Amino acid sequence: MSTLLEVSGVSVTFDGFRAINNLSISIGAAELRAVIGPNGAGKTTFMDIITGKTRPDEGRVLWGPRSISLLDLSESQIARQGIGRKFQKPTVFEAQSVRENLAMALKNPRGPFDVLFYRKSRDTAARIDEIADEIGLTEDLPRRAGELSHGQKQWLEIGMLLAQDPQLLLVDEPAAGMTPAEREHTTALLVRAAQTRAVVVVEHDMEFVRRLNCKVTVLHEGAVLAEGSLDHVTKNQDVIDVYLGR
Ligand SMILES: Nc1ncnc2c1ncn2[C@@H]1O[C@H](COP(=O)(O)OP(=O)(O)OP(=O)(O)O)[C@@H](O)[C@H]1O
Repeated sequence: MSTLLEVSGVSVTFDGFRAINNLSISIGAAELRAVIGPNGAGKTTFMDIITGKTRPDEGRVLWGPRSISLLDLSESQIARQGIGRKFQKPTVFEAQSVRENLAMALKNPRGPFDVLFYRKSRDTAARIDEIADEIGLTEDLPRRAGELSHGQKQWLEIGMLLAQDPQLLLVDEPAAGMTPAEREHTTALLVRAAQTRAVVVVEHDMEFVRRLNCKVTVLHEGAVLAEGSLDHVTKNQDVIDVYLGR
């Protein structure tokens, strides 16, 4: 699998505290990866480094086939490279319909090439239908986003990110606050999305991670403690000790 993102030897210090400590993680071009770890392990900071919100003191963050350094780019330039981020709390336009939300996301081209090849409105309508189908909200297209359930709002927001056609989607705790049925739908959605792009999911819920059935990276004290299948990492004695607080 070709590498899309290469984080190597990255460290971040906040007021003398080393939140990220010589961290190296590599993500493939069409890969689903779960990142787990106890509170304060550095999961959010890891995502902040990729999106340019936090700048590391050392290390490299290389992106794409030409190994562009993301550390030289601004947050908006990084977003335009095709990196989308879904925060925990859904932020959809509640007063607008699901269709309007998706249309707005499609109208917001992320790069110069999107402007050059700007799609006609007929194509936009077809694309909205495609995304609605992908996120399971076809029936809900005319509804106001504010009327959706918590889970549906999360899917809509994922759909709005997919509308930007990201190559890497970072998703923070997608299962939080969802019903079991909503979790199942979310699993399917993320697995499908990762067939054509990289998806990195930060998640606390082990059952959810198990269903994602993907490679897992365990972070602890800002570094990788273990990596592999969920079964592999949960058998690792260091991981057991960290989770049991020994
Ligand atoms: N801006 C900041 N200033 C000072 N310390 C920070 C800052 N951001 C994060 N930290 C510290 O860095 C460490 C890593 O934090 P981070 O939020 O990345 O962990 P996390 O794995 O996402 O935790 P959680 O699961 O609780 O969200 C923590 O000890 C946190 O207190």
